[in-house]
Amino acid sequence: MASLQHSQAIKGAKVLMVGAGGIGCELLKTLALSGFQDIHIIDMDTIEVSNLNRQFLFRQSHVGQSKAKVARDAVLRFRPHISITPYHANAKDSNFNVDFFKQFNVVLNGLDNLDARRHVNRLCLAAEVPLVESGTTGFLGQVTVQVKGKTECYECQPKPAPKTYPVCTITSTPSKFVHCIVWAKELLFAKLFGDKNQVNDLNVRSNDAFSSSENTNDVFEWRDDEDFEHYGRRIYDHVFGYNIELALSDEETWKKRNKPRPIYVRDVLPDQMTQQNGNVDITDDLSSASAMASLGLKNPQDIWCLMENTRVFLEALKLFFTNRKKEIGNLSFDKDDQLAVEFVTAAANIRAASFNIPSHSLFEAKGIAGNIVHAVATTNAIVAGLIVIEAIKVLKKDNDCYREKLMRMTYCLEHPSKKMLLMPVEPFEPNKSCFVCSSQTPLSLEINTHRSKLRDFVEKIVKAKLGMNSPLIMCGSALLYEVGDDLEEDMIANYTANLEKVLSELPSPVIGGKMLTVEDLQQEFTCNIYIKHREEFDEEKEPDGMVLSGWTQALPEKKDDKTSIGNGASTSKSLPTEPMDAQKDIEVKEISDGTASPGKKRKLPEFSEGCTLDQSNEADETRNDKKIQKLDDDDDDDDLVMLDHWGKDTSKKQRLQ
Ligand SMILES: Nc1ncnc2c1ncn2[C@@H]1O[C@H](COP(=O)(O)OP(=O)(O)OP(=O)(O)O)[C@@H](O)[C@H]1O
Ligand SMILES: [Zn+2]
Repeated sequence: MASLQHSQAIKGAKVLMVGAGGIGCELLKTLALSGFQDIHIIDMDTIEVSNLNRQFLFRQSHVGQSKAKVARDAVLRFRPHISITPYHANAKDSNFNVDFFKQFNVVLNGLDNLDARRHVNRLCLAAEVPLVESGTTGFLGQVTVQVKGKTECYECQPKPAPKTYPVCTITSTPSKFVHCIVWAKELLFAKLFGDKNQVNDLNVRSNDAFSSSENTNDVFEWRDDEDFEHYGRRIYDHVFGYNIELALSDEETWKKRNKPRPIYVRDVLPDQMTQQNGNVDITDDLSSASAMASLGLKNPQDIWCLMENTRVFLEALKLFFTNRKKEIGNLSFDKDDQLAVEFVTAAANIRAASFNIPSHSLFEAKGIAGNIVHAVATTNAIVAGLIVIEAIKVLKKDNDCYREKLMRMTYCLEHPSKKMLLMPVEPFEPNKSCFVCSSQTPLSLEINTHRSKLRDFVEKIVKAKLGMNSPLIMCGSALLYEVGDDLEEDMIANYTANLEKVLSELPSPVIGGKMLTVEDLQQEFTCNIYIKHREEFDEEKEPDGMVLSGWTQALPEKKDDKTSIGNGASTSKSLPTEPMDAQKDIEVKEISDGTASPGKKRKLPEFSEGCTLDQSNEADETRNDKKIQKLDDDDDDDDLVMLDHWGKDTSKKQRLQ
């Protein structure tokens, strides 16, 4: 029963929840039932059909409405007198700044991606508000408390890099369906609908191939006034026909492999059908947003034949160009974008047919492309309960939970292990070399200062690696780049010009030996980067053409994968192995992360006393691995599963091979 102290802490607390998805809905209910009275929720999403059977607060009639608002309304029905404030917005929006965060006593994350988690972590550090971080993936879950200066922050420990694949496997020799999916979404989709300036391995191929066949710069360019049917067929024939023929000419490659077969539209669709593919007159919303709807294909679990895949491919491409033209050039694959999923499914299946790989349904392809492992409601409910327990501990002011070491990081296991379904351990102390919470730590960057542009540095390092949204970059006292709503036009022009300059030719040259200061004003986060000029980089191992050191992302998990194309970003902490010795210390190992801190030990909590503790770490590790692999799909030797409850597309387990 709650003590007076408990209920005072709960009643007086102002709580911010970020994310109203699987964990968030459970959390809101548990907070309300535990007596919390002032809850704010940020979620940027609207409810989709796919949320309905997993998020118990949502009903069919809510589809299309804000998750945060619907969750609020549902909970107010049984707790009408409490205050719940919903924000249908991205937590990264500039109005959610440090001052906004400062008004809360505790922040609770129910997020599903690394970017947002890093952002909230930084705001909580800057605002000095405790953060309870969480994640679930299938039956597995984890809850951690993060308090500035007392415990590690979200970025103190390395996160495993996303699973990636050798470029040549993706571009030339796919052997599994996931290779075709990665090709379809990371290369073809990105090439057709994404940023044209991005380096893309299809570039090389298309240009090489095309320069020998036609004299145009880029086969992927839509030519003015070209009919979209014609454009679609041209792309199809190029990537599934011509490029495969070109690949076949390299006989060495196919000596020990099955040869792929080139596929041209004319071999699959009779002419007349190509002309009449889809609804000629697109009027209703559904058929303009979905190639399947337009073609009358209803069941996402059906496996389409080659002709159907071809029709979906052409129709989806046409729909993008007719209905979503404005987005073209800025799109990146999103598992919740129906048309994108249809396009990627069809493209992956056609490529699979070429390489004699079995086809998959849209439902399966979406799961693979989006790294989806369906959430288990019970795990979310358990994790939500644990979040509330930790929140109450940090809120109890008189009872110094830091001094008394009451905080716990708790793992929720799939099978009771040593009679424990939940494994609580003491949180780590802050990592003194964390570049986020220990601001003194400078980073260093090896880069070719004569070749790399400021744009490369901003995209690949500042945004992708350092997770900054609104960066400001300085070299000494010279301002090189800045983002903001209130910039004068000439400043914008100046910064835009700087982006296209190589580092050594900037107004204040960035050369070896210089120190750059990079700051995100919203996150109130600054770091210094020491520049080292380096002439050459290994294209396979260092595809960015620059190497940042001193930060905490782990290496890709497999040594022999000389890889650089991934199936979506994701990172994770993963489950620990089990208690290690009778001293009640356990070692937490990262299953998929070679750079975890193996020496660190965490104390088991008091209530585990009496458990028989296993001496053998190895046996348990094997068991954990087995358990995880059991969840994996079909195949084979080089499969590797990564737990992804901290990364993008989370509340999911990665199903990567
Ligand atoms: N930057 C962000 N700002 C606000 N909300 C975010 C942000 N990033 C993610 N979210 C929200 O976090 C929630 C995560 O919930 P969850 O992992 O259950 O995903 P979901 O999309 O609800 O479920 P599923 O993918 O399983 O259908 C989502 O509702 C998502 O909209
Ligand atoms: Zn840290």
